[in-house]
Amino acid sequence: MEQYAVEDASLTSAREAGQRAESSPVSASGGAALRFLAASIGARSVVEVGTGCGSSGIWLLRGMRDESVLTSVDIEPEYQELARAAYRRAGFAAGRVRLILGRGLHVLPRLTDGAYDMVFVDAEQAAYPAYLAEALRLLRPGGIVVFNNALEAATNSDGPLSAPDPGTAAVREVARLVRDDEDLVPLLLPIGEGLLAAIREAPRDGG
Ligand SMILES: C[S@@+](CC[C@H](N)C(=O)[O-])C[C@H]1O[C@@H](n2cnc3c(N)ncnc32)[C@H](O)[C@@H]1O
Repeated sequence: MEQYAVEDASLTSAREAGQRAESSPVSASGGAALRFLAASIGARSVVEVGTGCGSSGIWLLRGMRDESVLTSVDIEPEYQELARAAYRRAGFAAGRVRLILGRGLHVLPRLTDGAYDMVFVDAEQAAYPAYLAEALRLLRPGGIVVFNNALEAATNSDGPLSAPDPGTAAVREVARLVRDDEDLVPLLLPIGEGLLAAIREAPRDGG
């Protein structure tokens, strides 16, 4: 599957920078899925938690409309500087990305309700349920929330945890919340480390 999603030179360079910095860049297949999802809804406004060195951001921007803006949050200024360089190398004007330094759960509450088409969470797994609540507030009806690194926890959600692991427990919890919420259309994509996605449904007309 990795061979099918092709990286060009800018993506390879961003991923290699991320691997050197140990920021766990998204895989090519995971990135291609993010691009697909952003393109499928004509995304103009996307929030990302976990900028890293820019890999997922490039994939998202390639799926988003022209003139759209990616807002990306990370706690590491060095990573964000590498990401800024990666976006530039990939041909995106500086105005296409708003980089915010800080913890996602401190930054997201300051963003506008219902103003975003897509929220991608790729950081702080132990807080995934809190990020879901924030994402549902930020998304417009028809918008998509996506959590990375969900595969193992979401597919093994009933078994015992082998060790106390708040990250795995939280991913299981968010997988359950997404599946049980009648206002969400859930999907677990077994791609890369696993993408747990959900569409926030538009309210239906009565009847
Ligand atoms: C898996 S990496 C993100 C990789 C990135 N999406 C990519 O494809 O290159 C996780 C990132 O989250 C950042 N991070 C960790 N805790 C965070 C938090 N509470 N809020 C925002 N970013 C955080 C780390 O500094 C790291 O860059």
